[in-house]
Amino acid sequence: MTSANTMPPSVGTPTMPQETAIEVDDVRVTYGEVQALTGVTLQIPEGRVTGLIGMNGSGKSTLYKAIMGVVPLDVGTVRVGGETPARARARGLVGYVPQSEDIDQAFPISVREVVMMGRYGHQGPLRRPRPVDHRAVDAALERVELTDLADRQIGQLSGGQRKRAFVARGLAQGARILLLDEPFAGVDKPSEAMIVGLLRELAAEGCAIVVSTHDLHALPELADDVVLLLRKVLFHGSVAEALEPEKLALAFGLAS
Ligand SMILES: Nc1ncnc2c1ncn2[C@@H]1O[C@H](COP(=O)(O)OP(=O)(O)OP(=O)(O)O)[C@@H](O)[C@H]1O
Repeated sequence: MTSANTMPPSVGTPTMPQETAIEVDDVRVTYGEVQALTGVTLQIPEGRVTGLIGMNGSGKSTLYKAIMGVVPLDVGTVRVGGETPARARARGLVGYVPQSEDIDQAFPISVREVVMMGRYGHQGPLRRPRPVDHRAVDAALERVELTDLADRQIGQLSGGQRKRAFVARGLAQGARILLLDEPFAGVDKPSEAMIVGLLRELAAEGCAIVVSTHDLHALPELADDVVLLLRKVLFHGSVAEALEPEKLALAFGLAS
């Protein structure tokens, strides 16, 4: 078992030292009898895309919930941008792009309204959008190339377009840390390429991007680093090393 916390720079990424965006220290989370995470210690840097890989039930969603501060920790601490998760969320530092199954597609809300949700933290209690909020929403829609579909109901988009809408919500929010849960599941190839390109751009602008995915083929183009998770961190390091058969066998429970 290897744990490499030294992260080699990959081609095209800056080599200057990066700040830690997310710091997870010795975290354990249990649901009744189920130990979802145990002894998880991890530093996620700014300016890089980190792939989060693990089999079903390995704790990926739970790790996101711990980073968002929406699941109680048995032990351990999480810091997000140097803040507690709750404070980081309140400040809009962290944006979450949910799995498709977690999105109620029948909910009557337009693409523009989904993206405007990212501005709630910037608005007063009446949530009345100001010109600055509309500008942020327009810019985010343009960046994910959904301007033409802004008034469509979210349920009337393709899987890939829906993902892009939620990425735009994070952009409108001004999040510097983005957590994406299976962004390529049920997504057409052009949308996947667009999302990969956008995430690479955001990382180059200094954002910390974490992407959970089953799509190992996407990793070389997408990620700078990979975390292999199976209730604990099995490996954190380069994409090439993470894709070595013996490492994947450990992560997917195939090792004897
Ligand atoms: N609310 C809950 N109550 C009880 N057990 C839970 C709960 N949420 C998750 N679990 C269990 O915790 C473990 C980790 O689940 P988690 O959803 O974090 O995994 P995951 O890696 O995101 O899985 P997937 O890839 O299937 O989404 C699993 O055994 C799961 O069954």
